[in-house]
Amino acid sequence: MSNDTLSALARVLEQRKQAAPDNSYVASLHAKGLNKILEKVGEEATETLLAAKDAQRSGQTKDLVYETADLWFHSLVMLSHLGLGPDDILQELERRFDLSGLEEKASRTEKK
Ligand SMILES: N=c1c2ncn([C@@H]3O[C@H](COP(=O)(O)OP(=O)(O)OP(=O)(O)O)[C@@H](O)[C@H]3O)c2ncn1[C@@H]1O[C@H](COP(=O)(O)O)[C@@H](O)[C@H]1O
Repeated sequence: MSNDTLSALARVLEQRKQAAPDNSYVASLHAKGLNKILEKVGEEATETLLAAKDAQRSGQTKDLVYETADLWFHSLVMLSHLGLGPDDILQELERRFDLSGLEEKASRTEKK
């Protein structure tokens, strides 16, 4: 999933906050509230780790990809419910990546 796909999905998720719960799965989650969304995140996390163990046993990764997509999706709904989006998480990952990049550079310079 590229950053573009994440951004496009996040825009749809924002629109669904105003949609009728009968016509939209995401709107129905918002209407049920944070506890229901967290229940789904927990369910999908469990299904993802079971799929990871199965993938290790069988070498088949299709179910793991499917369950991880469900987990990412429900995590995005949780973030959206709380006024956050994928950019907030990507920024944090980029900050860590920049920090580790700088540390790597510093240790390479020290060795010279
Ligand atoms: N990416 C997804 C997506 N991934 C998973 N799901 C739904 O997440 C649910 C997965 O949970 P389960 O397998 O536990 O299914 P369930 O038994 O129906 O769920 P519960 O009754 O327990 O809540 C299913 O209903 C899937 O359809 C998704 N529903 C929507 N999207 C995206 O969100 C957008 C908005 O969706 P709507 O709000 O439905 O228009 C869509 O255009 C899609 O791009």
